[in-house]
Amino acid sequence: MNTYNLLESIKLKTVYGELPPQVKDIFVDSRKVTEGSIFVCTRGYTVDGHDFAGKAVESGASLIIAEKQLDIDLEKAALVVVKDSFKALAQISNKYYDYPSKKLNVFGVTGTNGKTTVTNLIHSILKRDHQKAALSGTIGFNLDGELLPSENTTCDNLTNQQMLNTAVERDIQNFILEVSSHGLSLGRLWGIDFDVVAFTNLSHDHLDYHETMEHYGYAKGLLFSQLGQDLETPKYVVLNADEEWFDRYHYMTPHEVISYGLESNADFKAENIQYDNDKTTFTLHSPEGTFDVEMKLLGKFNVYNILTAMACLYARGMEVEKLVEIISELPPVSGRMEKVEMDAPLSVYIDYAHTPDAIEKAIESVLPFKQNKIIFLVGTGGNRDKSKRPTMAEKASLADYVILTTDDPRYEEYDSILNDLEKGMQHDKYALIGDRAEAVKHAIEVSEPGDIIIFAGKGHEDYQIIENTKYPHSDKNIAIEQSKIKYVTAK
Ligand SMILES: CC(=O)N[C@H]1[C@@H](OP(=O)(O)OP(=O)(O)OC[C@H]2O[C@@H](n3ccc(=O)[nH]c3=O)[C@H](O)[C@@H]2O)O[C@H](CO)[C@@H](O)[C@@H]1O[C@H](C)C(=O)N[C@@H](C)C(=O)N[C@H](CCC(=O)O)C(=O)O
Ligand SMILES: Nc1ncnc2c1ncn2[C@@H]1O[C@H](COP(=O)(O)OP(=O)(O)OP(=O)(O)O)[C@@H](O)[C@H]1O
Repeated sequence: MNTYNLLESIKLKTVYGELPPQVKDIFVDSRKVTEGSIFVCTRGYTVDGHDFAGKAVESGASLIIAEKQLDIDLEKAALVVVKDSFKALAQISNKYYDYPSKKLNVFGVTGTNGKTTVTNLIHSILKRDHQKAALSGTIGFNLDGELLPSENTTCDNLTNQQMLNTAVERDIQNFILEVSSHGLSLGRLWGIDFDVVAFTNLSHDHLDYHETMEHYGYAKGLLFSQLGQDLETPKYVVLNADEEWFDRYHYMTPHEVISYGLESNADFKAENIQYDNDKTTFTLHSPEGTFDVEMKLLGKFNVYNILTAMACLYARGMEVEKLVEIISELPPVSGRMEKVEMDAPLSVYIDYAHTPDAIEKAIESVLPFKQNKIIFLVGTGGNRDKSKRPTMAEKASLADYVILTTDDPRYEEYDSILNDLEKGMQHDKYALIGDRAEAVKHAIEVSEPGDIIIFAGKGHEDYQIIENTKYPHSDKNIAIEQSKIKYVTAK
């Protein structure tokens, strides 16, 4: 691409050396740089990309974009100094790929809990409606069937543009993004032209980063305000009418709001909800009439999630009747109150709850069909938001027996994590077991026929991060093996 065109929109810049007339690619990681490309230096949390400019030039970069003058070989590469390299990156990556989001139906879903579930639901419904769709989020990328891993829920700006561009090239018309508050506040979504954005809920999480709930709520609100002022193309905002932030988000955007809820008046409202151990049914009041809905997803929180997904797809023109028909066939989302099939007289679920609110919702979702004990295992990550730990255990105390453990301990000692959790316990029927595999085995060991066990916090993940290494780990496999020892061999 022509370098002058690419840099045209960045007004305040100082050029050192001679700009190459053309550039072939853009990188933010010096280890990936190829011949004739641009390397953009960005400041990280662990290292500073500016320190790798020299390496990028050695690997063939012909243009370096940075926030300060650097000691590089100007015979080999030009240097462009800008005020803010993250903004420059957003400008050039959008332009380089010719603004791919403008050519797609782009959905964005934010909120503390439910993002993965809602985005996966939208994706699965579109697929069952024979539409091509791509998905990006905690579980990675799904480019209409091709699965690629991702480090983040919302990945960096350049990767987002590359993925959106791949969707355009492959004629995948729909792109659904899980939007994290980190992603919003770090500008990872700058330039993405969303068509439908949705909010699930807001509760305690990530306060190590946002510090207060007020800051956290406003970071989420960026998704709605960044929908823009251009009313020529219709865009829609899907909001939870039962949430405190409803009014504030409503006024952050001039675009039409479609609401959903269980308690407040809403465009999509569920009533008469019946909970079962393998299905949920309810009456749906919608802008297109009243329908009986049956779904394989469990719990009240999944009623909220399904309403969110329905409202998003209704906004893009799908008929409610069709949505209801498709929803009755959908399997649960991987690792979100996913029932584990095992040869034991237990109801076992794998869940991803790792916030106080999600823990409460996960336990509440099995109360309607509880016969015997509820055993709840939960862990939390090391070196991350510590303030939520006691409240996590407080909510877990809703269960009859609680096992407090770790999920990704990283560099933190087991005892440090467990001590923080333990402070919130409301009764004395619990165990503290730092080693997660042992904790899972213990849950099966203490179980009795008729019990419900929820393994929370790891969901779909098949690893544990200890220090900075990922080790294979599966709650599901350990539970199945242990239940064979306890129940099958004992028969
Ligand atoms: C704190 C944080 O957000 N860190 C993100 C950040 O990593 P970092 O700041 O450590 O980056 P770095 O390693 O210091 O590198 C800085 C720059 O130098 C470059 N570099 C580095 C080394 C080298 O040899 N050459 C080189 O060019 C890097 O490519 C980068 O451009 O940039 C990386 C690449 O985009 C992210 O993967 C990484 O997310 C880490 C994994 C993370 O855990 N982030 C969490 C806090 C996060 O963002 N979570 C949210 C929400 C999750 C939720 O809702 O539960 C998410 O969206 O994932
Ligand atoms: N609408 C909801 N309200 C409250 N809790 C929910 C909701 N949806 C899901 N949960 C709970 O939160 C857990 C995580 O769900 P999900 O992965 O969909 O959320 P997420 O927002 O993507 O989380 P993360 O960003 O951490 O991946 C679920 O396993 C469930 O326990």
